[in-house]
Amino acid sequence: MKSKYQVRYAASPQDVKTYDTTRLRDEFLIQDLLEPDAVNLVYSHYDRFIAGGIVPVQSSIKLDTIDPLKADYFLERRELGIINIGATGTVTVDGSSFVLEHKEALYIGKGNRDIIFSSKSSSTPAQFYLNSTPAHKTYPNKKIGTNDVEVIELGAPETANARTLRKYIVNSVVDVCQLQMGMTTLKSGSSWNTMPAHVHDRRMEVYFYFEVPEDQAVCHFMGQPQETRHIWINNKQAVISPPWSIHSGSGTSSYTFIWGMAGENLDYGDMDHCKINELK
Ligand SMILES: O=C(O)C(=O)C[C@H](O)C(=O)CO
Ligand SMILES: [Zn+2]
Repeated sequence: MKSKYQVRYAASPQDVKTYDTTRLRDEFLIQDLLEPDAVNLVYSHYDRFIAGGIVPVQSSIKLDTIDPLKADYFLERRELGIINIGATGTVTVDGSSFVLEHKEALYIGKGNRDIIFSSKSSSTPAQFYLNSTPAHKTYPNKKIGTNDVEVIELGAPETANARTLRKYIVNSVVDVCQLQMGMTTLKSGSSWNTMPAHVHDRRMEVYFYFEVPEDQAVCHFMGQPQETRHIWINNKQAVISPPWSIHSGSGTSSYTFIWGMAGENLDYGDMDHCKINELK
């Protein structure tokens, strides 16, 4: 199946200061990733990170290369992380099948050629969210079940930021070149993710928001800590965070998001925290 893709270029923070709402959304917001029987990809020039979605309904779907890669196959020089946010599905990697239940993940190393996605049931399809980054080495493919993840409890109800962070694809769980992925769920009554906010100039990041109830939304904050902007985000939409930008959001209800990162290091804790009362 032919993938639909968009290319997003990198921007200087000096330029982004001048963007109006439409330009900000055009550059950083990713809409319509999960579409039945389609492959949708966004190729960002920040660390050449790809975010994508695949929802196989009528038939299985093969992940083909796209022109910006100038590669014979998608993972010729890349690694791939997948988290299934739908019902049971299977990812077949060069003939080996991995069944992914809801919120299970798969890491696929560089060099695998045939990546095929399918759903167990077309009435309740799998919904595969993907992140891919350039890779210099082949590491083994590995499924990450919900018991394999590292879990951290963060925040508190009094500061409206109580949440559970699950690390799926980090180097203490799976060998990777540069990709990191995880999932954070807000506790009922809390609204703020990633507060206190942080930046990590060594890595870019993409947040994919889901489990946002109908008629609710998340107000996502980006920009340099002293020059922030906001983007309103609906269910199953993603947002690109440049390395110089905070990435923090407040929902009108609780919600979940998948974070994915790439760049200079694999050190999850390498963050420069911002003082809440100094944000502007
Ligand atoms: O809620 C949070 O805090 C997060 O999920 C933070 C992300 O994991 C992140 O931004 C990692 O750099
Ligand atoms: Zn971050």
